Amino acid sequence: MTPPAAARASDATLSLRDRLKDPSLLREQSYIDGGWVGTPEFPVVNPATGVAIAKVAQLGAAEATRAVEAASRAFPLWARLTAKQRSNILRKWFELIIANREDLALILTSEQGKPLTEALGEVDIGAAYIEFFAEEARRVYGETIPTQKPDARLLALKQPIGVCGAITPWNFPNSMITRKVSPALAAGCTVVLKPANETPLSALALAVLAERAGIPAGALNIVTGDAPPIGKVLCEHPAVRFVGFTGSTEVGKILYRQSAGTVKKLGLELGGNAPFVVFDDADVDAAVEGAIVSKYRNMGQTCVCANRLYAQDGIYDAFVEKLAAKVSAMKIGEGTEAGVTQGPLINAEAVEKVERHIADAVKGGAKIVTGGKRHALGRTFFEPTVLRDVKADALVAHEETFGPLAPVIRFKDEADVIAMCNASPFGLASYFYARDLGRVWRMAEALESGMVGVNTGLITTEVAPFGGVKESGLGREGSHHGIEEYLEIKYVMMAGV
Ligand SMILES: NC(=O)C1=CN([C@@H]2O[C@H](COP(=O)(O)OP(=O)(O)OC[C@H]3O[C@@H](n4cnc5c(N)ncnc54)[C@H](OP(=O)(O)O)[C@@H]3O)[C@@H](O)[C@H]2O)C=CC1
Ligand SMILES: O=C(O)CCCC(=O)O
Repeated sequence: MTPPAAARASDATLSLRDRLKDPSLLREQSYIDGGWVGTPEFPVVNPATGVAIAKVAQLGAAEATRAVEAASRAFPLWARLTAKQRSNILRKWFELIIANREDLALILTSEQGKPLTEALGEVDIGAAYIEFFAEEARRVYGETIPTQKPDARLLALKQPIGVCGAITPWNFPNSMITRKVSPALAAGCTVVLKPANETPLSALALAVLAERAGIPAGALNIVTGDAPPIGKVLCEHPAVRFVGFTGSTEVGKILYRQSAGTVKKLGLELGGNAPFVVFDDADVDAAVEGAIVSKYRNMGQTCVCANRLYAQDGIYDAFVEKLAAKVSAMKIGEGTEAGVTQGPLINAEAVEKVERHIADAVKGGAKIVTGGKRHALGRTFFEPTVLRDVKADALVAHEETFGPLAPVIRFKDEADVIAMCNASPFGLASYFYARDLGRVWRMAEALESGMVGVNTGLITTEVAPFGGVKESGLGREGSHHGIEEYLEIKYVMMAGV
């Protein structure tokens, strides 16, 4: 018998469940070979409240191997479907996600902390990847190649690469999954996914909807648990032909090394250190708006967040003043509360890193214009911060903060700022605000990054290629390039024609 609502509400696990329109989206077991497996034991904690909202299974190498075997069995069956059949199933998955977007956003905010409006936005773009790749499934064209011999015909076929591993981070628990899984499935590949330990519930909810959409057993498997052994299986198992990862450069390098033995293809979307440049000729108000979006979205916890801001002499003071005015007016609190734009950081280490960067900059002469300390709400809430007079050699200019800290550095001319922007082993995103057309071209071409935002602080969309250069990664996600990662080219020569 179902207990009365009051009794259920006293249980933290059930309180999230009770708030969902479809409580069956909250799953605590892993999803392998079309079955829900494992004993829920590892707590998933709401970073805003410190309360455990669910438990998930803590699986390891044995279960990851089982999942790879299931994906291997499913691969020939899934790959053999017509592109239209796969496309229709993906389309159904997209529709189910949109129909359940509010529940998915609530689950996301509850495990990750971002404001509900941002969570809704993430669910929408997460779904948009699936919609886009459902369409791309039908546009995987091969080539006919003009022959070099009269009696031969040459072709290039495109075929799915095989079983794919995917390892995803906590900062985008929904869209980083769909951005990997949907091009893989569209191409005809099958997938074993390990979501981040902090945020496994969004992944499991997506699996519920994938199952309802008709994605067959074994085509999509979700293994929650101990990252190193699961990652090792995904990198070393010979049946896995591709591993897609979003996360820290440190872990990306481990996966790269582990994959050498089986010469796997990798897609790595790693750390960044995005410069955000405002020139004297920029629209300063627009630059402030762009900086707010780029720096403070997800409390500064995106890999494309502006990390170091460079403002030219002539507009420096105006830019800092206007930015600080907006930042000091931000509403901080639990992501489900109306009007909140800044939730908690993901964990205590994240707060400590922000504090370390502030202390180092201040030691070097920087001044705190707004924020600068833990928020009165406690836990991992941190005041969104603006620093001025930051030196170009401060720690924060060289390390990704992954928190709500905007250090503003002064610069004199274009050549100086290009040199500072490119003095980094990372190269994911860059942003600049300028009106001079010649400067716009020169900057866009000179910046060493995979993506450049010109007069905008928001560049992510399913139709464009997302990815980095240098130590920010390998490969591209999204756009028609995104599906190519999951395809092999097979050259066929037909002789004696
Ligand atoms: N590019 C980006 O978008 C992201 C960048 N980062 C950067 O990384 C820093 C640290 O964040 P963190 O969460 O620790 O990032 P990690 O790189 O540690 O985690 C990302 C994913 O990798 C998994 N993982 C961790 N270790 C291994 C391993 N040895 N083998 C296989 N998988 C592994 C994690 O699992 P589990 O959760 O179970 O540990 C998670 O699923 C952040 O402060 C930020 O600077 C972080 C997240 C995203
Ligand atoms: O932080 C990431 O790894 C992805 C960013 C996605 C976005 O910009 O919405």
